[in-house]
Amino acid sequence: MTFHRFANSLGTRIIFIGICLLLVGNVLRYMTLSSYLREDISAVMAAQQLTLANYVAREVDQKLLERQALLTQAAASLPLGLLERPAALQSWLAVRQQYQPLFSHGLIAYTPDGKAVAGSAAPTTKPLPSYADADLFQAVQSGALTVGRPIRNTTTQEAVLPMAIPVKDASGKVRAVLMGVTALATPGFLSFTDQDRIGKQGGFLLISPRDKLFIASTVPGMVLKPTPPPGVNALHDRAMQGYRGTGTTVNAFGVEEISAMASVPSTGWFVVARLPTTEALSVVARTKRYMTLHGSWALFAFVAIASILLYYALRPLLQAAQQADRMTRGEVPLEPLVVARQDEVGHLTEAFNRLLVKLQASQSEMVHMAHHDVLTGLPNRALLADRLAQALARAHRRGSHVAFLCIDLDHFKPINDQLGHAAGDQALVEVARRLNAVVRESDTLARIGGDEFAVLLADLDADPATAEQAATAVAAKCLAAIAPPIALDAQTRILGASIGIAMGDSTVSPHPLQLAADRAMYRAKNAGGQRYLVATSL
Ligand SMILES: Nc1nc2c(ncn2[C@@H]2O[C@H](COP(=O)(O)OP(=O)(O)OP(=O)(O)O)[C@@H](O)[C@H]2O)c(=O)[nH]1
Repeated sequence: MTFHRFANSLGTRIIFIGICLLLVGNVLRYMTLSSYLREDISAVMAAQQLTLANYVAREVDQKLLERQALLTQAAASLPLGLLERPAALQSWLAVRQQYQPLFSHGLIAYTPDGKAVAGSAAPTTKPLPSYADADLFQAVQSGALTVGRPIRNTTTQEAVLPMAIPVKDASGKVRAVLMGVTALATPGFLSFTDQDRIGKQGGFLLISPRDKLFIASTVPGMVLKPTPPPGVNALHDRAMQGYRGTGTTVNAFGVEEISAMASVPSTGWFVVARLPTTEALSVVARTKRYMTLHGSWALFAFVAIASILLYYALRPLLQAAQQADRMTRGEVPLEPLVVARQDEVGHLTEAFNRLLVKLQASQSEMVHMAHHDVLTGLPNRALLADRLAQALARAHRRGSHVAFLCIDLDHFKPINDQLGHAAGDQALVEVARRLNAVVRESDTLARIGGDEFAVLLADLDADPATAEQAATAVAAKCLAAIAPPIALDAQTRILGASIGIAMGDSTVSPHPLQLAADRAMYRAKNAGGQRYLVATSL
């Protein structure tokens, strides 16, 4: 099969249309499903992030609240007299710290103006580390427990969180400030480790909007780093202004993340749970890869199955087309095609077969018309010539004789002229019928002109005299057959005939034989008609 035929084949087109439909379907399904999946899974992951953020925020709040409670309780029970006795105060503080060691850097008592008096962890002889910060002391002066800004211990560089509460006397005057300091990295306090990661690259942030500080992070380098200035990250800016919920943003490293923000009520801080979108939506990517692979296999399977099915479905059509091709090239005879199945191809093949029958019928009709006279149905001049050639060939082989009788009607023209052509035709048909009754089946009676007939007598005796006798006998019969009146509608007419007989043997050719018979016929006509004459020479 050439490429051109392959490209134009019905099977190729059907498969091509199928591939296009499958591809369009797959692409649409891929796009729709991807979009829905991305939307849905983003929502699910955002909700999950928010749950995590809320959980962690509650935990952070819990830890802060228990320290605040401890500090409040210590301030309330601190004997004011101890403020004048640092050693005793230190012991008192140490006992509290010993029983409830929530403040890893200890409890420290300050004068209202920020001068350290005694601390639970440090001996009174050594200078106490100062966590006093003007803002914190100013806030405490107003009389409330205040969580300070996380700072670094000047000696150890550890990140610590101070919280302070005023110690008041009965009149409500602030007599001292009691401060509890906890290292952020204290196990179980405000630090996130690798184990707190969300997935592989996600994690948590603890942010103080008041201090514009990252207090804790799963990325260690971010602890106590300032938050980005406004305008850098829109979602971060919203969170700093109080937005709590979920959103998608691009972080400082250019990575798109799904983030969720939850408040720590006791401090105004908030927790951020974040997860890179690529990781959160990895199931979408996996589904897309699966759909692509699945779609490719489906396409491959379709082409394979469709090719096989189409081959079997169209095979009868192909075979019928090939058979018809061979018929038109004349390689095989015209014969009906095999009807394999009663489907569309079967219907087409049956219609083709019916067409073939009609073609054969009209072909044989044309062949008949080419060899017969339309009016009388007798063989015409062409068929007579063919039969004459065959008869002479047989005469040549067998040594037999042939007789050619040329019969021309006498006085036929007046019938036409007086009674019309239809009557003439009627007379000619009647003459043909009568002559036909006279000659044998093996002989040939032909109409070779208007009112001219011929009789070919083949396979006559080898003896010339016997053969001629047979020919003259037939001629006499013909005259006798034509002679009776012919009824033509209203009238009857009598016709005669002039017959010229030419005898041939193995040596004679068709043309001279016919000419001789013709000449003999004219001689008979000139002699008055209604007779036969035998040609003497060829
Ligand atoms: N009706 C009819 N007439 C035909 C047909 N073919 C030829 N003729 C007519 O037959 C006549 C033949 O002419 P002729 O042979 O001279 O007529 P004829 O009267 O027989 O003359 P002779 O042969 O001399 O006796 C002409 O008038 C033709 O027109 C035909 O098929 N039908």
